[in-house]
Amino acid sequence: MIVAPPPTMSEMWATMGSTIASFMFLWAIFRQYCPYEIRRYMEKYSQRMMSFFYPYIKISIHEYTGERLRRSEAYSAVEAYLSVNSSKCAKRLKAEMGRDCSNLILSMDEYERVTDEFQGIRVWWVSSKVLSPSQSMYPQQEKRYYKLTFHKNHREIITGAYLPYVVREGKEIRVRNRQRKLYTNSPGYKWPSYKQTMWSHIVFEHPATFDTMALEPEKKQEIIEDLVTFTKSKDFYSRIGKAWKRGYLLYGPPGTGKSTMIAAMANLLNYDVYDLELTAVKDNTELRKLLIETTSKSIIVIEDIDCSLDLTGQRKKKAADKCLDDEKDKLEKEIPRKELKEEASSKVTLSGLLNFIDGLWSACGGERLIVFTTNYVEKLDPALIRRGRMDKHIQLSYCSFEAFKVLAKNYLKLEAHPMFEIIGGLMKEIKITPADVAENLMPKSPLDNADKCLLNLIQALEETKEAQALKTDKEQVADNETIAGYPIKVAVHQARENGEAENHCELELHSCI
Ligand SMILES: Nc1ncnc2c1ncn2[C@@H]1O[C@H](COP(=O)(O)OP(=O)(O)OP(=O)(O)O)[C@@H](O)[C@H]1O
Ligand SMILES: [Mg+2]
Repeated sequence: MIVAPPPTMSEMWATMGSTIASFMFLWAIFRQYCPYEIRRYMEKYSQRMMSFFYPYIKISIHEYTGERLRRSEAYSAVEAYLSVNSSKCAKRLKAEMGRDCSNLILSMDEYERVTDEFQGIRVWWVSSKVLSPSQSMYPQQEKRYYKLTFHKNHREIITGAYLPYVVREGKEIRVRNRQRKLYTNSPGYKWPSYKQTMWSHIVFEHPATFDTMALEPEKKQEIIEDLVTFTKSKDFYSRIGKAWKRGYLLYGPPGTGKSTMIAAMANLLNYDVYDLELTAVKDNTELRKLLIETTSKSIIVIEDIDCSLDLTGQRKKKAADKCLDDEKDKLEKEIPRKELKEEASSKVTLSGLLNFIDGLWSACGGERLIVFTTNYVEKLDPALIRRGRMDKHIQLSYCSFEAFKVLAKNYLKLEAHPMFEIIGGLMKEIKITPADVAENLMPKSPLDNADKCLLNLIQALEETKEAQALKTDKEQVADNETIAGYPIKVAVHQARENGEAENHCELELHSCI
């Protein structure tokens, strides 16, 4: 009897290949000619059959959900969690600059697969992406996602304990590793479906802290406590039914440390900063989109809110108030540095801004501070700064002796000096901003020592004192008063002649009468 020899390896491969090819051919014909209903029915049941024999469960976590409004927090957390694991075992990695630009953070590259173990259970993570169908105007978008695979016997443990653990750990790793960012809204921006975000950013590296801020110690402590209490009040805010956000209004003359304080706040709380340029925002809809794209643990800043848009009088303005407008124009001319910007392109309204601060959308994200700064608090619409919107009003004022001591310690490493007494005496009489004090304490040449810098400051204070004595202070006492329906302005002029102060009261009738 002739026994057929066993098939060789190459014969086996050829047989398998031709079987698969025939199966694929039949499947293609089936898909082509089989009616859609029958095909759907069969596909549905073949899926069920497969899942009956296939013992694994898959969970996908997509980068963007819904209408791509914001990046999924779960995705970011998984990404951070896997960065630790994948840096040990994945073969293709992505590298990104980490905190303080001192190290590289590695994470798994696309289509890479890593395994993880939790309570003795093995799971697999794959990073992947699909291309969304292209829309006429915009290029195709990549939709990234992570897929977790595990055995169905461990469903309870994985969904109940492992996934929450991954998210918790991932969030902590993100806070540890992340570089804080300073965002700005760039003008001329189109829509998020074209570009992924409406904000551009750089690394936030401002060195200001509350230790270096020249401020009375009690005031400083009060602000720090307020901020720290806010960060720990998540449960409190949800209990009282309020969005977890807080508004700060920083006001005071130029050079008193408003911008510096924002940097100190961000450094204290480890928050990102979103510097919102209102004049570059097209309309209220765009303002809302910008808000949605901000992340939690951040400070949204609108600097010089009185100059950003003409929001000051929108609620009160009436056609008949032309005279008051003229007066306002005159006032604005007196303030050359803070001229109102031309707002032809921005259609953001006061009500849009009010909604931005505490409308329904403002609650998304949570744990955010909104900070306004202004030099002219009295020019703002009261609705904009009422408590609830701007919860804490902080006045930053001229340099006190206590504040000077902080600057002397920072700039000259001095805690006490015989010249301090003279400076303290002068500061009681003279208004000088911390910015001016800081400038005088700055050594101007390598030979300048602490004594020279203090002498510079005393000289500057003396000069200011003389200038203030000579100057005629024009102090506006009341505005928008009327006589018989006509607007007038009451002013007191204080003149110093031969060291004697004299007060003159003056009524000004408007030119349009
Ligand atoms: N309170 C302060 N503590 C420490 N430094 C200060 C303080 N105020 C001002 N300075 C110094 O003065 C400079 C200007 O301050 P800053 O920009 O914070 O003032 P501002 O109040 O924001 O002024 P503006 O109203 O013109 O925007 C800062 O670089 C900082 O060095
Ligand atoms: Mg400023």
